[in-house]
Amino acid sequence: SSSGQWREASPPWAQYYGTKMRYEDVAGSGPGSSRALGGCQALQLNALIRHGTRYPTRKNVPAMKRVHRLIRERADRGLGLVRALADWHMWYDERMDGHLHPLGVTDMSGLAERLSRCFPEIFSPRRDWNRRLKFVSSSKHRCVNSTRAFIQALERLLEPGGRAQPGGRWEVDDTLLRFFDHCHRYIQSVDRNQTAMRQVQRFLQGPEMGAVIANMARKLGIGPENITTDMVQATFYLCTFEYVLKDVVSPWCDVFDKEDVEKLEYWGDLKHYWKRSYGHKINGLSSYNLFQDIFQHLDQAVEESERGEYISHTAVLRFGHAETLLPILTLMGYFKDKNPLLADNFAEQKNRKFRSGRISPFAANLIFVLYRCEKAQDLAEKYKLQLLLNEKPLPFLHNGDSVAGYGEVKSHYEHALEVRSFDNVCEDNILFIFIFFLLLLLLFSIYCKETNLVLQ
Ligand SMILES: O=P(O)(O)O[C@H]1[C@H](OP(=O)(O)O)[C@@H](OP(=O)(O)O)[C@H](O)[C@@H](O)[C@H]1OP(=O)(O)O
Repeated sequence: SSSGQWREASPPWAQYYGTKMRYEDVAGSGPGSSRALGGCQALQLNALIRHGTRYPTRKNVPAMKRVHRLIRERADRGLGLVRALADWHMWYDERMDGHLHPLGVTDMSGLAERLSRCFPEIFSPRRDWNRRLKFVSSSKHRCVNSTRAFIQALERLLEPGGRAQPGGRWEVDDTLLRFFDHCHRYIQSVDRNQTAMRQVQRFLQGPEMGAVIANMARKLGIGPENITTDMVQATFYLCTFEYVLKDVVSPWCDVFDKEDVEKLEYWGDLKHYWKRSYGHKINGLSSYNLFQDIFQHLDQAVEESERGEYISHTAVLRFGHAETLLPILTLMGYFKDKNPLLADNFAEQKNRKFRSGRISPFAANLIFVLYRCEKAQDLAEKYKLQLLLNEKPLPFLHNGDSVAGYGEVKSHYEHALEVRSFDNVCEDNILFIFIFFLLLLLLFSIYCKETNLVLQ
């Protein structure tokens, strides 16, 4: 609802809106971060948070306007649905450009409130919370504004008198939170490689999308040859955003039946699978820098705790995108299906693990909670890690529990934590070879100079 309170019922298609799903439709009514460990003290909250609810991106609005114009041109057909859509007021504008919506501010405030209530030791003593909490954001306005909203919520919660340094402090770091823009090998082999998304393109030309277009054409009284997949996507985004931003089940949703929206959800999952997840190995590997940053901060807290020192950062809160979160979960091995998502196996993938909307709705969050347990018998048991996804326990893959010994988790992810194994992950081989030969030439010239050799 517009107050951002947890919604009771949601419209029939709400579970198919993919990464444009509202947080509460995934996290359930009133998620409450669940602590796992009584008798242990939370030392650090180490989080990766997707920005809150946003407007459509600049890329989506023109197609929305095109499909609305096409329908208005046929409004005289008098068909009930066509008339309702023609009379609907187009209020979306390119200038919205994916900016954070006021509901996204509510998403961030709610998350800040629930986390500070569930982990009071992390956010107190209140006197210096804004020094002990580290905030890092992607440079995108929706992430910066999500960071601001989260900090302002903490100011209201922790400094009711408004005594904290207004606005808090945060840093922008795109090499961490938009690593895909800085990983040369990813850019070359996926982002700029048309063939990398060929399964998506095949799906759009396949029987499932053909059936969606035929049904849409029948309902709108438009020849299927006049309906492009961009228009189908735009119509589905209109249905989605009218619900997500205005809590309205608009006539745009009547264009589709359940079978249609299941296929449209699969289309979105195919895109994320091949662009951000298991489709290409580099998708997960490209997030290694961020994964190592998470564990460097956890290591620092353990070392400071062992030395009896003050924990420098009791919380590290990073604000990124769905395309920041999905690769990290891929690198960790989560939501991997037995068979890849392909253009021609929609039917067998109906119960797939990889449903991007249930993993990364707006305001999605992956949180590593580090605990110190005094009663532990040995060091291996003294520090424990709990994993939360969207405030619900996410079992570790190596033991099936949502809590594990810190050292045990590190050794399970040793392959992803050893810096050396990731050197040049993102550098292109060509670049590497070029640098190698430059160095060789330099060494050879030094050798020649040292031995007074004159190159003939
Ligand atoms: O299809 P759109 O333009 O909405 O795709 C967006 C991404 O939105 P998503 O598909 O993840 O819902 C957007 O991710 P977000 O987490 O920032 O919302 C991404 O930043 C934007 O570039 C578009 O992704 P694409 O891969 O360029 O389609």
